Amino acid sequence: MAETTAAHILIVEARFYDDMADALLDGAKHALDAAGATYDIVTVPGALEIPPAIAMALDGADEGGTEYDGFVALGMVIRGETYHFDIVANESSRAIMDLAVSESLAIGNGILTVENDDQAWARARRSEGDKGGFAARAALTMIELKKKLGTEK
Ligand SMILES: Nc1c(NC[C@H](O)[C@H](O)[C@H](O)CO)[nH]c(=O)[nH]c1=O
Ligand SMILES: CC(=O)[C@@H](O)COP(=O)(O)O
Repeated sequence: MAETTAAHILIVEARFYDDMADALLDGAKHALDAAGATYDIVTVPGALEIPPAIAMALDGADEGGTEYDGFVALGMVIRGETYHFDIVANESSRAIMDLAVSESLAIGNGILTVENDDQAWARARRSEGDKGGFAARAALTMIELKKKLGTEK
């Protein structure tokens, strides 16, 4: 029986809120460790920088750099006083979706878009919403689906 190789994942985390980023990363790492996946972690300033970081990783792979089976995007976007929330929330998610579809990428999107800190913490902590873990498991699921669909060509 062919041995399946462990998935190799790139976690791209936005550390706009350090403490919440820690919680999301804890959940994602816990899920990936439980699945036996390996991963690298890169950090960007905010959610808007996550899609370009994934694109840079793809370019790096094309140039002989690390090939990733999938990606986990982690971030927290909390509404403030201005329209900027909508830009950050909508553009980061749209760019991730565009990358996933155009490049057939397995991306788990753990960029939370919330109204306030209470909503943020209720979803970031592994002991509560565990959205970091959910995003990691979503990436792993899509990696397996890609393999399945790829072998069934
Ligand atoms: N307000 C939040 C941001 N804003 C920063 C942007 O994501 C970006 O880093 C900046 O516009 C420079 O290009 N980012 C978050 O991740 N979360 C926020 O609540
Ligand atoms: C999501 C954001 O960009 C937000 O943190 C910005 O806050 P504000 O709209 O009050 O400048």
